[in-house]
Amino acid sequence: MPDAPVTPDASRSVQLAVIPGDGIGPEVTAEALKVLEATPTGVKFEPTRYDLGAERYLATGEVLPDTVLEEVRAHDAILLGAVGGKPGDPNLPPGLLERGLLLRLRFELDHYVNLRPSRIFPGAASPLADPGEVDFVVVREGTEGPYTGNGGALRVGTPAEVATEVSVNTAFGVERVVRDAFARAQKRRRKLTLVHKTNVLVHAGAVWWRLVQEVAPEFPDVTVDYMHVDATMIHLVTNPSRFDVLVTDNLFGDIVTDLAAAITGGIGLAASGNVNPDRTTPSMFEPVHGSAPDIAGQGTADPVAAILSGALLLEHLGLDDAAAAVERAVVEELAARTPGAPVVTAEVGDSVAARVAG
Ligand SMILES: NC(=O)c1ccc[n+]([C@@H]2O[C@H](COP(=O)([O-])OP(=O)(O)OC[C@H]3O[C@@H](n4cnc5c(N)ncnc54)[C@H](O)[C@@H]3O)[C@@H](O)[C@H]2O)c1
Ligand SMILES: CC(C)[C@H](C(=O)O)[C@@H](O)C(=O)O
Ligand SMILES: [Mg+2]
Repeated sequence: MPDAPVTPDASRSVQLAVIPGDGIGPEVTAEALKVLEATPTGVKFEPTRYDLGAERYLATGEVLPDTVLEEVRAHDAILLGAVGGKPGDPNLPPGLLERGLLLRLRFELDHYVNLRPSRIFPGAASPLADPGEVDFVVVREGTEGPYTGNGGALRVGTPAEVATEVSVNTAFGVERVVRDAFARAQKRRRKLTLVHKTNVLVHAGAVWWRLVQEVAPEFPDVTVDYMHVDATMIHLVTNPSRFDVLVTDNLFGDIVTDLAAAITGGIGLAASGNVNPDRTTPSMFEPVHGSAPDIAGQGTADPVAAILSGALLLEHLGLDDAAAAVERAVVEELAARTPGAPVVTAEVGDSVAARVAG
């Protein structure tokens, strides 16, 4: 179900765990924090910075110590930049930070709704000639699918090598995310599209298909649609305005949302929330993009994705007016951009912070 309502308590401070991470992560997180701190919210943000990521691993061998996980768990919310090195970096075993840090946080904190909204903001440059009104949300399952690490390799390095990566789809896990997606659709344009590959992945597909049919009667005003994931790639490019809420598994959701970002103005604008709608743990907000080693250190990363992730964080905390104010400030900022002009990370943060502060 969508997040349980919360009432902001003006006398309370919000304990924020901040994990800037690697590459452009610290650059964009600094701007997101700047904007959060400038936004009139009625609550006080108390950030605690955690130096997790490649640097810490290379210096200490630590990825996410249990004690740090427990400290992070004690916060109200988490703001994350990005983790991971340059693909192929010999000093970082593949997946070490992605699995051991990012996915461990998502799994341990039961972030079963990976929420990824996509909108073409006025002024944002879509590569599509005539995209129409685009405003949809991908509800990506966040704790299962092929991401669980269920698999292995036999006879590694030989011509007879066999590697498996098994997709895990439990009725419990699928039903809860499907119900959440229906409830979000009900509050929006009341259209839900299940995205899968039921024509080939017949076992996983069957459980997703069945549970969507089973949950649908609870939301009689929501129209249900189904689309194979490959065809979804076509429709996202040719007619993205047809979508309202898409619900899909962990891996399809990862891929769909990078394309969604590309068609709505670029990966530098795409925000996400790893949400525990039951509020038993802190939810974690981060841009969809990664650590972008190709542009790290140049001060040219677009911080808008991180800033909008901050807006999702505010909304999750029940600070809806503040979230809307950040979004408005970003819309103004994007409208004022000169198409093709280079982005200066800190200038964007300063400008959005100034707009939001009024
Ligand atoms: N949430 C995360 O922490 C996360 C997400 C994706 C990838 N990663 C990791 O990041 C590393 C790099 O991955 P990748 O190159 O596949 O994906 P990426 O998202 O880091 O970069 C893809 C492309 O988008 C550009 N880009 C990304 N963010 C941008 C921004 N804010 N402004 C302007 N351009 C931006 C990059 O320069 C690059 O050309 C890998 O180690 C990967 O595992 C982490
Ligand atoms: C880095 C990786 C584990 C992550 C994912 O696949 O979920 C990233 O691509 C994302 O989209 O957040
Ligand atoms: Mg991704």
